[in-house]
Amino acid sequence: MMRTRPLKVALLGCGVVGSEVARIMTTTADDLAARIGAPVELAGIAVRRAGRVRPGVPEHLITTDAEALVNRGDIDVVVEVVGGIEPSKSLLLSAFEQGASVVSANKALLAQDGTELHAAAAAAGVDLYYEAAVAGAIPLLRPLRESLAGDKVNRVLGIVNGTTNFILDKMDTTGAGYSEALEEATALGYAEADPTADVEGFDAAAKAAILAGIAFHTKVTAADVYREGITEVTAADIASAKAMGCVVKLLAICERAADGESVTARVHPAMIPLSHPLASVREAYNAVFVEAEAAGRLMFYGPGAGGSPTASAVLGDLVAVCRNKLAGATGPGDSLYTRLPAKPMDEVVTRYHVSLDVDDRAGVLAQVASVFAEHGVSIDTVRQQGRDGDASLVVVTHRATDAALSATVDKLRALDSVRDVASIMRVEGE
Ligand SMILES: NC(=O)c1ccc[n+]([C@@H]2O[C@H](COP(=O)([O-])OP(=O)(O)OC[C@H]3O[C@@H](n4cnc5c(N)ncnc54)[C@H](O)[C@@H]3O)[C@@H](O)[C@H]2O)c1
Ligand SMILES: N[C@@H](CCO)C(=O)O
Ligand code: NA
Repeated sequence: MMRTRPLKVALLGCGVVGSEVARIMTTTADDLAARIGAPVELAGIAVRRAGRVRPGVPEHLITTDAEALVNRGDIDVVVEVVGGIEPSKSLLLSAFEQGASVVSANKALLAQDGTELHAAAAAAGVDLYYEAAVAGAIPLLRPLRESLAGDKVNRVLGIVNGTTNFILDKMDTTGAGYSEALEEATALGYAEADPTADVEGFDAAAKAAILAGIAFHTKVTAADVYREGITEVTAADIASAKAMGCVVKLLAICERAADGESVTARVHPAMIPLSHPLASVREAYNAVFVEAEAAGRLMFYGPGAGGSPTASAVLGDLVAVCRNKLAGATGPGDSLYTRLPAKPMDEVVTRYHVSLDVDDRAGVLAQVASVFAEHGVSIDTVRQQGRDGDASLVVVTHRATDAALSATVDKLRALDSVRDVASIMRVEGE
């Protein structure tokens, strides 16, 4: 039977995502009510600046006082699509104190203070859902937390930032420049308010922390995630990847150590073979592989950014927390029972593509090869191209630890015959 008293929703933020949430809530109100078992009413929309034209957004609901909206006493659910740490964190804590459940798209906040926020939600007996925070529209956190709750996840690997995938894809396929591609991604609503979060890998690192925490049932924060962005990726790297039958992607990789005693989470550009399914992930699409002991390899794919895809995930969470409210229940919260520590990057083992500018003379190749050998880093292939007076040397290694590779590169830099270490990139997915 349908409850007639509506569930009241406070929407915090009405930008790229918030305006789409408001639009879908308004245009699909009857369907949402039928699915939930009660009408949902948009009770207020908090923004930073009033007076802007927001097509399709009811003007009378707009306020610049988010705190007053959250604390007005009759809010059942707070939807936070503001972003950033403050005032979002304080607003969420106020929502819990008021007995409201929260739906958020804020990966930066969840990756930094997720444990504290989950504890506050649990103490208040309400929900904290954030499917939109990782991989936009793709159902990923709920499958990990609920569908795979009976399995053991060992690895999560994927493309989780739409903006950087869009930029790398444009650079690779159309030869577009970096700035031009970034401008286009921003205009399409994919980039964060400050796109540094995207291009320097902070956004993907926050998502990796959230994924690792849920996948391995342990606390992982953004500070535990090794992070490199795409700002140092050059056209030469992309060309070198092509020559090897590879493509450059920004990857998030979360792994349980072979001994099961620790986890690692890292975000960095990597070369992956064209035959790998992630190589064909184009534009702002995201794709994530989850490797679980019983299930095997699962792949989640879809739009990872943009107003309407992200709003889809927010609305899905809104329906879920409303249903829980009506049932007088809460969904699954944080699960941190394994308490596995996050291991530093030094111990991660992978393959490397090292590009060097060297003197073009007898003995240099042998000298370079011996530095790799000294550090126990085995070479897979070497490609050399002579130029006027110097040569470009591209070395691809077998699997080695990050520590061994770093020591190798330090020693190479000190050689007179090595003029420059032009780039170092990991090779994944083989
Ligand atoms: N855009 C995407 O593709 C996407 C995808 C997934 C998740 N997200 C996340 O969703 C959130 C919102 O992203 P967006 O792209 O819509 O950002 P946006 O910058 O377009 O919108 C932010 C909104 O928050 C409002 N705001 C800012 N400070 C405020 C304050 N103090 N009080 C009230 N309102 C305030 C702004 O007025 C604006 O309406 C972020 O956490 C982002 O990481 C975005
Ligand atoms: N800026 C983010 C939004 C989606 O979380 C991205 O480009 O993936
Ligand atoms: Na998602």
